[in-house]
Amino acid sequence: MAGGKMKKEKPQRGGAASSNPHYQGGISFHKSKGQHILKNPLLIDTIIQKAGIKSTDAILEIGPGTGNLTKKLLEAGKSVVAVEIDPRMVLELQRRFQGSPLSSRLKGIGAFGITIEIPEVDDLLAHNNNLSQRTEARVIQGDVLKCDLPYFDICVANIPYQISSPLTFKLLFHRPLFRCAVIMFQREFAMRLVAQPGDTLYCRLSVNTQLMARVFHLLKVGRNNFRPPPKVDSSVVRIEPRKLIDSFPYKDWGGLIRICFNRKNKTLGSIFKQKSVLSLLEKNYKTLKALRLSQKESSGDTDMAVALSALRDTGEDLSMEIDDDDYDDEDMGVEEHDARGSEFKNKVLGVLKKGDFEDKRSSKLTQADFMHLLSLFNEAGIHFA
Ligand SMILES: C[S@@+](CC[C@H](N)C(=O)[O-])C[C@H]1O[C@@H](n2cnc3c(N)ncnc32)[C@H](O)[C@@H]1O
Repeated sequence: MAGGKMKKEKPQRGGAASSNPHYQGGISFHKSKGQHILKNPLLIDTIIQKAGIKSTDAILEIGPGTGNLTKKLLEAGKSVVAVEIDPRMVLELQRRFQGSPLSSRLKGIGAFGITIEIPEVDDLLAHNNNLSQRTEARVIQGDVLKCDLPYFDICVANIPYQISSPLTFKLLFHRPLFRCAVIMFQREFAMRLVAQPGDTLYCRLSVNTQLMARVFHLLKVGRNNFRPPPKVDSSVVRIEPRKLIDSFPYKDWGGLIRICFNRKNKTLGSIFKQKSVLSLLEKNYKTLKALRLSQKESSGDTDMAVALSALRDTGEDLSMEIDDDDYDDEDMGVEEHDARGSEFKNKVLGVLKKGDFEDKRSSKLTQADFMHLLSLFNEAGIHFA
């Protein structure tokens, strides 16, 4: 979770420190790492209850911080693997759980099992490079975006907001499939994840995430539940990943959705008349045609990870999507395709016409609409990747 503005301050002692929202137990919280600690025990209980954790569950927690959520996760599940980037927090977790009534269970994997392993400083690099081999580690010190995730049934986390998008897609690509992830996000990001056609926040992130998962908004969380309070509100979301379908053209889908949401409130007719779009599609079209002619047509995406990478790059959704109301066609760089390309342009517009998509806008289209549109383009030999 991120978004709160904090001034850099030196640690204080005594009463002053205990009332300072940027410190707790001698630890200063760093904005750069999105350190906003959950301080409301009732909220933590609600998250645990809504997560539907089973006593047999292996739980993944991302960013345990000082362990407020970790403690409840340990009580609810079979085991917890936590990934924490800040060595000070890892030490704090060790201190907290070794000194607690759970201490006898800290070294074993049991109902409350947690093993905290703190690598030697000069061993850190090797540790981070070999996380998958260090299966005994239960608190992994490292960047969750860079490490191999262990097996887990459920992920429950109050994350740093700045990694929301890459983390969401890392989880969606994670295999074997897990049951669900229950994650605290910045409210706006959460609303984008669950947005439906016609909602203001409906965007590429919504469409791509919902292709790969069922997503539910669980809980609104006010900023005063955190220490220090961030500048934005939060929401807890439940993500249930779907099985990937081998035959689905994920790469093509990613390309189509990227183009459609470049200006989501413009008509598709207007978007697909853009010179840059037509040039890209024509290039793909000619390349594929040449490949077919030389009988070297690819038999499809054998590497699903490569195919899915077209969906992954949605990190800019919060900042880069353009509100069309402020733009006219000149701003969009709409230019008539030159004469050589007019035949291809007619082909593209013919596809839109066939599906009655010319006057439709991406902001109102459902997953099924996009799938229909993609199949019409593909039937015409037009591909997006
Ligand atoms: C919002 S705090 C949550 C702390 C705790 N889970 C809680 O709810 O009280 C986010 C935590 O994620 C850690 N963190 C930040 N970036 C990280 C990353 N890339 N990988 C792993 N942990 C990270 C921070 O150090 C911090 O402890």
